[in-house]
Amino acid sequence: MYLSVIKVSVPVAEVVGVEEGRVEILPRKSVEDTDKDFTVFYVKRSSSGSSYGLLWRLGRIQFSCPSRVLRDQWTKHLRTALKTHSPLRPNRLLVFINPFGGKKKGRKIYHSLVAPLFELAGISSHVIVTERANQARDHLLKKDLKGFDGVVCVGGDGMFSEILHGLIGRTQQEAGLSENDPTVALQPCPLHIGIIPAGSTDCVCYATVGVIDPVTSALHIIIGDSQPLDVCSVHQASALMRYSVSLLGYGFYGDVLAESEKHRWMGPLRYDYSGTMVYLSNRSYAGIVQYLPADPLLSSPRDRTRCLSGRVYTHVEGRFRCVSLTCMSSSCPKSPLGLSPSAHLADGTGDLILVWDTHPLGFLKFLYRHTSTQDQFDLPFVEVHRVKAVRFSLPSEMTNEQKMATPFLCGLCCSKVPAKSVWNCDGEILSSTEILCRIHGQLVRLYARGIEEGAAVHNCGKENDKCQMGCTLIK
Ligand SMILES: CCCCCCCCCCCCC/C=C/[C@@H](O)[C@H](COP(=O)(O)O)NC(=O)CCCCCCCCCCCCCCC
Ligand SMILES: Nc1ncnc2c1ncn2[C@@H]1O[C@H](COP(=O)(O)OP(=O)(O)O)[C@@H](O)[C@H]1O
Ligand SMILES: [Ca+2]
Repeated sequence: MYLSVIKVSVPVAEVVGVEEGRVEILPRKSVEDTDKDFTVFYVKRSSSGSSYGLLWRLGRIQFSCPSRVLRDQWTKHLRTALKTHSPLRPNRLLVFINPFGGKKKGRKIYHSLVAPLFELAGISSHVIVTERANQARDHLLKKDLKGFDGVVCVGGDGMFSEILHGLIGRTQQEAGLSENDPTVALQPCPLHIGIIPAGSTDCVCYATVGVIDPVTSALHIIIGDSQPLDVCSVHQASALMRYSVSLLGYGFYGDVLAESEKHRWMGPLRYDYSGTMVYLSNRSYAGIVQYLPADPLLSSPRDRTRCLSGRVYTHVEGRFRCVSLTCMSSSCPKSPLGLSPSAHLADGTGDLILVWDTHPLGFLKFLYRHTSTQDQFDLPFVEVHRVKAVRFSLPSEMTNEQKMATPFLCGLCCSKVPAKSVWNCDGEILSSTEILCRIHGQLVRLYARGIEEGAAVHNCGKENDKCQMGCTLIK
């Protein structure tokens, strides 16, 4: 169903709201209440310039009817059409704002750019500005969530991760499932998650919307877009450690995170500074990686190791610059195509990237290729595998003392190289090195729609054909 006005054609699914009178909301709400007019607000697209997704803005069209009765019929029918066409449009949202994320602008971003749009769309929201880390997670685990259609996260990937843990945990509690058991099929979360980007990396937002823009994200929430997302559960022995959606990285990315924690005051720049320091410290680490390929045809009947589901793990061992696992492309402004450009958001698999030890210039080439469209996997020391599960362990010849020791980093000044690194799990350091990871297909749903086709080429091979699994598009 389309609403056609001279040259503008708007799908009803993209109408934001309908108001009586001649209404403006930006810069301030003003209503000229003439009784034959009404105003329709809708999603207007514009090119985002540097990013590869499309920016969404609030469009506005005013209509004049011959009579008030006709005007009232129009507004009534349009409002009904919005509900029937988009059943996932939220009525009530629970909003968490991290006031300290990114450049510390979360509160301002929400109140000046997002709240007026929610109000216009008739969405009521309960807003909580967090006072401590993990408050949002604990709230979602314990408090009454009745009446909410979705949860909005105003912050970065760390804040998103809190919400993810709260919602997944709550859903499993209510379903009577154990999150600790890596063989359990977890229950998908009933509430949608919306992300208003206000963090440092904002990778989950970038990879699912295509731009880092609070207004675009707010409009995706309002019209009830729905994008499922794979989630990786990370276990140690038989206990759940954390969930991950973007980057689970050992070696380089673990060291960068550990180093960056000391420089939080730098804000988002801390990652560039720490990245440079860690790159210059030129480290590699010994490890054993076992993985379960996503395609069962790739496994061999003569392999020795058996996985949780009876299928076979592939075993590799050696020294690595980094070992990374990502459930999606993990594109972000630093790396517009991401860690694994053709990974799918919701296909139930992850991409395992193994970067073997190499000379410093080779590793720099690998890193640098993340910033362009050059293939970072087309290097002799890099392997990538599409997987369902991964196990990481330390070689048995490492002494127990080496295995237990906490790795420490001090940039360039220290000559003592630690024997092991740490795992970076979506921006959190894991307390254990030996882990088992499993990908759960479509465990959560976001208010997003993947990257939209613009003048775009599909990077999983097809041109101008939207992939049902939500992969990314490149120009
Ligand atoms: C030479 C240029 C190299 C650019 C390499 C870019 C690789 C970027 C891959 C980024 C993947 C991001 C995955 C997302 C992770 C986030 O969950 C997570 C948490 O985010 P939050 O703080 O917003 O909550 N973010 C992170 O863990 C940050 C990882 C960032 C790594 C960036 C490293 C920059 C490296 C610069 C190296 C420069 C070497 C120069 C040598 C002369
Ligand atoms: N009120 C708060 N005080 C301190 N930390 C918080 C608060 N609210 C959330 N956090 C934590 O801050 C961390 C970083 O938040 P995030 O919004 O991802 O910003 P950034 O992208 O800059 O790291 C998250 O791990 C989250 O748990
Ligand atoms: Ca995936």
